[in-house]
Parts: sequence; structure tokens; C-alpha cells
Amino acid sequence: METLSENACFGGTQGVYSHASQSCACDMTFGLFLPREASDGPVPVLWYLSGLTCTHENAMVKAGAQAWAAEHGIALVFPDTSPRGDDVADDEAYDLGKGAGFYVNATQDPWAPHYQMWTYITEELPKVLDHGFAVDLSRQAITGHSMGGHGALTMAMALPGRFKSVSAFAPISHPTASEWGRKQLTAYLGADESKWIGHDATLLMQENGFDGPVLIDTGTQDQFIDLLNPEALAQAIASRRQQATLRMQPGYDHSYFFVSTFMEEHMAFHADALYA
Ligand SMILES: N[C@@H](CCC(=O)N[C@@H](CS)C(=O)NCC(=O)O)C(=O)O
Repeated sequence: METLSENACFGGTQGVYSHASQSCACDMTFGLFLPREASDGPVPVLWYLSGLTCTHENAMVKAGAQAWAAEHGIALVFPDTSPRGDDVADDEAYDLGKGAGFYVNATQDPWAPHYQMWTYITEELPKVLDHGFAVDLSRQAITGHSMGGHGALTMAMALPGRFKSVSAFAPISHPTASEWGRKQLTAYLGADESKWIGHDATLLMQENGFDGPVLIDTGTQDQFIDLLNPEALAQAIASRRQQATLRMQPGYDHSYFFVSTFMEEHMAFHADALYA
């Protein structure tokens, strides 16, 4: 692993690291904020999965999460959203290929050799963190924005017991019924829709639910709201009677101005679960 940068930040350290990823078969970069408490021993972890077009950097510099993570003594992980490199397949569209890995393990060409983001986030990166940093993987929570909200919700529900809490900012909520979903799931997983079920938060909510608290915010002025389909997930939550708080935030759009506005509340929500 290579340290690309380390900066003092709210009493802790904001680092950026690169490592050779086995699952993605390329070098991967991630951001990690460690609060001051990490110098005394392992601290709980909040994963932040980013949205379309993002790298590890967008949320790290724009979500304003470190201040609140420092207050609660929680580490923040900012993974990249796709494999990278000259030999990695890509597409001209911003919502497929690099920057748009959709947090799945691709089975189709030309994506399968590198686009293994599910395994990267759920298996490989946790081991990298465990070996290299003072993080306590028995206390993990997960959040994300848009495509990353989709990743956070699907991972939380598919891996019972892994995460104490899950939240999302403007998540893609029902990708099997949206053009932010059908296009990518067809490309990465193939046309057989039975293979898509584990990557749809609404379907997973109907089938599994989540054994813990759920918090979801979406802006009423989100320019992508028809693609996000928050109402489908709301219906699944209601019919399951899942413990959850869903909020439509008046006037807010899809941007990091929206994410950063509600970050303090999401951090407090996860701190409650991580320190329960
Ligand atoms: N049309 C937009 C769609 C992509 C978009 O809005 N991405 C969101 C996540 S879905 C984002 O976080 N973009 C990067 C940023 O705001 O820093 C674009 O081409 O950039």
C-alpha cells in the first residue's frame, strides 16, 4: 500500500492511499479519515459510497463529514466508484464504466475482468483497512449518495449483521425499474433479470429488510428524482413495517450542497447505532 497524502483534519488525519487490488485487478485509491481517538486504539467505521462520476475524492472534499466524524470518534472510508486504469473497459456515457461501477460484480464482457466492486468493497477493502489501520470492524455502518446510496442499502440488506445502521442520500432506490439501473445491470450482469434481484434496494426490502435503523433523505427538487424512485422504497418499507426514517427535504437538489446539509444528522444517527 502506498500513502498518497496525509493531512491533519479536525484533530485527526485525512489520508489517501493506493493499493494493488486483487478483485479489481488494478490499482485502487481510497480516502480514509481517522479521528484523534484512533491513535489510542481501534475506532468504529462509517463507509461512504459515492455516486456517478465520482472518485474517492468528491465526498472527501465536499460532504463535510470529517467534522462530525471527529466529534463522534468515527473513521470514514471513501472508496472509489469503479476500477481505474488504461486497460480497464469504459463507455462514453457518464453512467456506465469508469465512475459508474454500480457496486456489483460484473459477469459480462468487457466488464467482468475488472468491475468487481461488490467484492472489492465487502471483502477486499475491509481486509486492507483491518491490516493497515486502527479500525474496529465489529462496529461498522454504511451510507452513500445516489448510486452509492444504492450500494449502501443493498450491501446492508445482503450482509445481515455486518452493519449496525444504514443511511442514504438520494439513493437509486429501485434500479431494476429505472434507467439508472436497467442499463447498467444489463451491461454488467446480463439480460437475465433474476440475476439483478440482489442489487435492488426495494426488492431486498421486500425480501429481507434490515435488522437495524434506516435513514434516507431525498430532496424534493432533486433533478434525478424520477430515476431515484424514492416512493418505491417507501412503499416496501411501509409494507414490511421496517424501522426507518424517510424524509423528503423541501427545496434540496441532488448536489453535495444537499449532502453536506444533512451530513451532521446522518453522522449522529450512525453514532447512536455504533455506540449502542
Ligand atoms: N449529469 C451529472 C450526473 C452525475 C451526478 O450528478 N453525479 C452525482 C452523483 S449521482 C455526483 O456526486 N457528482 C459529482 C459531484 O457533485 O461532485 C454529471 O454528468 O456529472
